Amino acid sequence: MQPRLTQVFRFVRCAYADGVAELVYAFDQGEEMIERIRFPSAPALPPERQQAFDAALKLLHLIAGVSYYKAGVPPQIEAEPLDDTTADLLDALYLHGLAEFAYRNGLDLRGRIAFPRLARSPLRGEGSGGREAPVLGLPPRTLVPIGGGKDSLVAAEAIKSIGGAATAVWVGNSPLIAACAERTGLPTLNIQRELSPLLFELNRLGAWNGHVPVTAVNSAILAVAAVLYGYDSIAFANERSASAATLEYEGQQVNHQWSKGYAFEAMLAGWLHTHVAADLDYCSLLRPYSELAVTRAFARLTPYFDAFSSCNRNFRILGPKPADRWCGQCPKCHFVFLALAPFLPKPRLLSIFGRNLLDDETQAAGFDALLEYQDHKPFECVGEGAEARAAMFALSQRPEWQEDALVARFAREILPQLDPARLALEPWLVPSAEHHVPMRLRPALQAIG
Ligand SMILES: CC(=O)N[C@H]1[C@@H](OP(=O)(O)OP(=O)(O)OC[C@H]2O[C@@H](n3ccc(=O)[nH]c3=O)[C@H](O)[C@@H]2O)O[C@H](CO)[C@@H](O)[C@@H]1O[C@H](C)C(=O)N[C@@H](C)C(=O)N[C@@H](CCC(=O)O)C(=O)O
Ligand SMILES: Nc1ncnc2c1ncn2[C@@H]1O[C@H](COP(=O)(O)OP(=O)(O)OP(=O)(O)O)[C@@H](O)[C@H]1O
Repeated sequence: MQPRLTQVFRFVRCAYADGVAELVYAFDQGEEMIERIRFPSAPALPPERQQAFDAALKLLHLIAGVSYYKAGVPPQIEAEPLDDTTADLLDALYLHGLAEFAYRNGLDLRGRIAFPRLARSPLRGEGSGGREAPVLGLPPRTLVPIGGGKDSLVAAEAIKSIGGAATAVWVGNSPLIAACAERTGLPTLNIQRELSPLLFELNRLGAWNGHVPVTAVNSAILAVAAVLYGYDSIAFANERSASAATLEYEGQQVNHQWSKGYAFEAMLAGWLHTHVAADLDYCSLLRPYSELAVTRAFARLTPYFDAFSSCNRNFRILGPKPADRWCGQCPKCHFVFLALAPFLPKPRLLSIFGRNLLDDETQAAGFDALLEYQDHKPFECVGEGAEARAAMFALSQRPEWQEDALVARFAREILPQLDPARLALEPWLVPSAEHHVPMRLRPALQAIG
């Protein structure tokens, strides 16, 4: 089958039994693509949580479909009709979460993505789905997703600092993430995710391919887990900077990190309250903080220095992984090196990376993109151009860094073109007030800022 020529993407069915969720999709009348999510040692579901579980599972089916839909982007989506709130969430996720995919493939998805909606009744308004879901009495404990990098470890330590009951949870089988989760000292939960092998076959046959909003998929998996195992909160570690677009193209913002951003967080948090449980909170504990505020907090967490990595090449399902924890070549390695540098003694930083990326002229283009100098911000989870410039400026003022090739080049070639009033580090360290952190977890914010 040539997925690019298909007409309909179908949400065929989803089911759950014995700790395994099966999510089934198809193009036209083609072969079924089945994704499986395995929840280890799954307890029997208390009957009073069944409805909430079914709603969360249905959302997972709809959200995880994005990996398969993108292979063909056919003109029609076939699914059970959705209330407006759910359809709005899905339309936004597929449009903005696939914006990078569309941009890089020269596609325009505006006007193409339309999830089917329930007919509206003007009298009862059942198309809106706006009622509050019941309170389930979920136990006061938090799922803390771990991604192997610095951000989630800052969040985990913040929750530990207030003695909050929490479990370090991760999706997939990365040994690096497992090692970080173990090191938190929290109880751990590892959920397995198997994409349909047919997707990889379609990729080989020339399907459309590109970035997907994977944080939304992980979030939906954890919403199911929260209801199944009994947790009243899911605390991601998505920083404020994640809401900033990577670039703007023909009037549309393209943000590599869209499902890590505040707009998605607000939509999903609200949806869970209205459709799953009024006492299930979804938030990001790092939302008030810039990347630089997070790296400053992480610089205090020395026990993780020999275990963590932000280099996404470690987290491929299929492709080759780097020999070292840090490939030293990708935008994540560049950014994390630069953003940690103002807050760590230089020898400490070099021992984490095993090399000095800022004294390597061959890496100039990579750092230029971070600074948004003659290029746009890379399609990766990196901070804003202005905060990268603030970090580089801080280094250019420090004797131990200013001789290094790329810091000296910055001072010589780029700095004279910048507004000196906008280069201070300190404003980036001030938390903003915008977040969804529930009252019970708010004291944890003190440990970060
Ligand atoms: C690890 C990684 O960065 N992978 C991206 C890469 O994939 P690649 O082809 O090199 O290898 P695999 O990861 O093994 O994937 C194989 C194919 O599988 C499909 N696929 C994978 C996961 C999934 O959830 N859905 C899928 O459809 C896809 O066809 C793969 O080719 O390049 C891909 C194409 O650009 C990216 O889609 C892969 O990204 C992963 C989904 C991934 O986990 N990426 C995170 C590290 C990531 O980008 N996180 C963002 C969060 C952004 C958000 O809004 O959620 C971030 O940290 O900024
Ligand atoms: N495999 C995974 N399972 C569960 N949650 C994940 C997984 N990968 C990433 N996440 C979560 O998604 C969010 C964004 O991931 P991100 O990669 O930015 O964080 P990180 O790995 O903690 O830090 P870094 O920015 O240094 O890579 C974090 O809350 C992270 O815990």
